[in-house]
Amino acid sequence: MVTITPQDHRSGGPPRLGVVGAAGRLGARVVQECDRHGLAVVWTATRTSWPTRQDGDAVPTVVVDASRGDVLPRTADYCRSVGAALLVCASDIGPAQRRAAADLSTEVPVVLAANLSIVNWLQHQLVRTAAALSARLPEVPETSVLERHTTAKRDRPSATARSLAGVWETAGAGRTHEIASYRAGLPVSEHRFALGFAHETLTIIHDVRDLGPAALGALTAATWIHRGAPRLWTGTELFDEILLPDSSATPRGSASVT
Ligand SMILES: NC(=O)C1=CN([C@@H]2O[C@H](COP(=O)(O)OP(=O)(O)OC[C@H]3O[C@@H](n4cnc5c(N)ncnc54)[C@H](OP(=O)(O)O)[C@@H]3O)[C@@H](O)[C@H]2O)C=CC1
Ligand SMILES: O=C(O)C1=N[C@H](C(=O)O)C[C@H](O)C1
Repeated sequence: MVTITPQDHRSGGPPRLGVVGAAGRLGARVVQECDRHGLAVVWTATRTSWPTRQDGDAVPTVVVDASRGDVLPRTADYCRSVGAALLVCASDIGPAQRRAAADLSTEVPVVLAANLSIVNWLQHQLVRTAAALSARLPEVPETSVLERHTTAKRDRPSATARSLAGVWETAGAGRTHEIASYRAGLPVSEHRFALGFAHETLTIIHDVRDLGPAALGALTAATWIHRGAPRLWTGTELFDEILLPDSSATPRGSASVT
């Protein structure tokens, strides 16, 4: 079993974190989780405060951007100026932001993480497996995604819903028929991936009630990419690397999130 706890798996000292959007729901939770795990947060940025001092231990080795998509180019410039890796949490990432992330990833590791919960990674694996097996079934299922978030969420459909549909399509199982969203109810989110057959439906549901799992996933991803080689990752690819021992030749330590 792989135990997951945020810890450094490379030489060169522990990570020093920067957090953009540190006053927001996810950003504040990431800072709190760092405190709980003894990880240093040496730099934080909010809409009204973006410190530019850059010396010694006050310089982060990895920045977690938990703000919003249109902030990403500024965060990327900051990461470039200090040589920090970047973990992007925001869900409203468009082509311009993707380009900024891709450009930066030629210099440092960059992760575009639609959903940082490890259990959501498991949901992606289940959808991928269902897609791979669907060609062997007597009928091809018609798939759909229903996602719910609180009224505070600005964008729709969620990045996770689009990513689940992407996994189905990339596996060659066809297009997802519809992605539907609604905004109501308790924190945090539900993602229902449904496979509809003629007289039955199989639904793979991920129901999340707290931002703790996402914050913990952020710490795990951040500690993993800290001082890594330049590369652009999706969150799913990074968790594949951490959790599936045979998926690549990269040596790994005990990846950690407890
Ligand atoms: N990948 C994942 O697992 C998860 C991703 N998310 C995504 O993360 C993002 C943030 O979500 P959430 O925390 O709920 O949203 P919030 O609105 O609570 O937090 C965003 C924060 O970023 C701040 N901000 C805005 N502009 C800037 C700027 N230029 N510089 C620094 N900070 C800035 C906002 O300030 P102000 O309020 O003043 O605008 C706010 O404090 C969303 O895109 C959400 O979908 C959320 C949860 C999990
Ligand atoms: O609360 C949010 O906002 C979240 N957004 C992400 C998304 O758009 O997929 C991940 C998670 O659903 C929480």
